[in-house]
Order: sequence, then structure tokens, then C-alpha cells
Amino acid sequence: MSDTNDTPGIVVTGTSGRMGQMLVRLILASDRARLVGAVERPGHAWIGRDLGEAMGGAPVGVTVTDDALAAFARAQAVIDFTAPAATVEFAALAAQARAVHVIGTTGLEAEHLAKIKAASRHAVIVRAGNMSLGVNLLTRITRQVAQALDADWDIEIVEAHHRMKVDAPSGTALMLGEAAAEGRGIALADHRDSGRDGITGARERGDIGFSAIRGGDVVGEHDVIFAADGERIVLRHIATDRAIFARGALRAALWGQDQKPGEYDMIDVLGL
Ligand SMILES: NC(=O)C1=CN([C@@H]2O[C@H](COP(=O)(O)OP(=O)(O)OC[C@H]3O[C@@H](n4cnc5c(N)ncnc54)[C@H](OP(=O)(O)O)[C@@H]3O)[C@@H](O)[C@H]2O)C=CC1
Ligand SMILES: O=C(O)C1=N[C@H](C(=O)O)C[C@H](O)C1
Repeated sequence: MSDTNDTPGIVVTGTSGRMGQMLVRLILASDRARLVGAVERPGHAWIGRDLGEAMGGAPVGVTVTDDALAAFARAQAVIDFTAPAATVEFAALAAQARAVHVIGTTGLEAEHLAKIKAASRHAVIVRAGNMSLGVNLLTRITRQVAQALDADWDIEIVEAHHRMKVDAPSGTALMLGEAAAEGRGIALADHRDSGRDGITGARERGDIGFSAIRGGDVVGEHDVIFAADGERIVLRHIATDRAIFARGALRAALWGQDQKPGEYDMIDVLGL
């Protein structure tokens, strides 16, 4: 049963996480959406508590639950920055509840993506490895530059993130790699070179290389390097505040209200 208030009701999953807390604050401050649910995994210390109090502030009237389906059934959208196994489960439940599912989770593999695609037959899913305007614009620029240059220009993607990040290459790096491959007219899967270590041999012409740095509290930095003999082009995005991802996700949740079931990305949302 849906809530009757005019603005879309939103459930945030993984509310105790870095992105979860950022999303909660953004939605509570928004006059375009309402927070109607907060989901954590069974056994989490926040279950049964008021979300605001669990976050160390004033009560907000939303009790943290592990019953995702019941929460989703009261919502028009679910914003989900958690982990691959949880996201696949949430995709099926959001589809059952006919709620828009905004997926920011990265590290998704083919088996996860297939299940998300299946769920998108019944509901709107917006998924992107990076929800910021800047990075999505950078994917467009990357595609354009890759299209203009031939394989004499080696493409390398270097990313840096905080010490707690669990997946590599980052979702953003893969988005940028896909954009470069598209511009060059090749399949990334056939030319991806990540995790160099030891006697690797010389670089394969036409490959797209990935390197990952992990340390400190880096929010997210990405360089797309086009390196030729005698010159180099570097396209760079630096995130200094996770609010850019949260704002993009909320925008996607609102945009998704008017769409037909299917799988979308931030390029669709932003109209880039
Ligand atoms: N697309 C984008 O723009 C961005 C994507 N991300 C991605 O979002 C994801 C989360 O990042 P971040 O917030 O930094 O990570 P955190 O580890 O801080 O947060 C993840 C949260 O999800 C929770 N969670 C995991 N499994 C479940 C479950 N089954 N049910 C409910 N909650 C669950 C975790 O709880 P617990 O601690 O109990 O495991 C945790 O609270 C990552 O994949 C990251 O790469 C991050 C920023 C931007
Ligand atoms: O885990 C993070 O923090 C981030 N993850 C996303 C990614 O994998 O690219 C987006 C952003 O860079 C922050």
C-alpha cells in the first residue's frame, strides 16, 4: 500500500553506511521527497531504533527495519548503496513492490547484472557506478576523445579511493573504460588490462589499462590518460564530497517516477 502524500516516499537501504547516512540527511532536508523507510541487515544494532537517534541526532519518526519488502511496499523509490548480494535481493523486492530502484552499489558481476536485468522487466531501475554530474559528463568526453584518437594512444585509467573501499577497479573506472572502448569501437571485455604485477610483458596495443590506489579518506579520484609518443592527454575528475552522489541518486529516484519499467543509467536521467 503506497503512502498518499504528494512527494515520493523513499526508502534508503544500508542507512548506517557512508552513503546511507549521506542520503538520509539529503532526503530529510528535501521538500521534493520524504523518507519513509530505513533498511539494515538482520541482526544490525540499529534494527528497531529510530533512525535519527541511531545516527546520533533527534528522532525522525522512521524505525530501522530488516523487513525490506514491507518497507518497499510503502515507498515509491528505494535508494540502494550497499553490496552486490544485498542489491540483487533488493532488486527483486523493489520490483515486487513496483518501487523505482536506484542502484549505486558497485562491484556487481555478470550474475548480479543478469538478475537486476530480470527485475527491470517489472520496475524502473536506475543503475550507475557513479551518480555525479561531473563523472557522467566525463564519460561523454572520454568517448569523444577515444573516438578521435587511434590505438597509437594508449588508454590508462587510474583511480584513487579511501582505505575502506572493497572493490577494484571502481565502478566509475569501469564506466570510463566502457566509454573509451565505445569511442574506439571495441569491446572492453576483450581489451581490459587490470591488476598488473610481476613480469607482465610489454603493454598490448589497444588495451585499456586500470590501476587502483587505496588510502586514507579519499572520496574518489579518476584520471583517464591518453598516452602517445611525445604527448599525453589527462582527463580528471575529483570528488571532494559524497553529497554529489547522493544528489544524483535522489534526482534519479524522482526522474524514475515517470518512466516505464526498464534499466536506465545516469546518462538517461541527466539527458547527456
Ligand atoms: N554509484 C555511486 O555514485 C557511488 C557508489 N558507491 C558504492 O556504494 C556502495 C556502498 O558504499 P559505502 O556507503 O561507502 O559503503 P559502506 O560499507 O559504508 O556502506 C554499505 C552499507 O550497506 C549495508 N549493507 C550491506 N549488506 C546489507 C544488507 N543485506 N541489508 C542492508 N544493508 C546492508 C552495510 O551494512 P553492514 O555494515 O552491516 O555490512 C553498510 O551499512 C559501494 O558499492 C560503493 O562502491 C559509493 C559512492 C558513490
Ligand atoms: O566506494 C566509493 O566510495 C565510491 N564508489 C564508486 C565507484 O566505485 O566508482 C563511486 C565513487 O567513486 C565512490
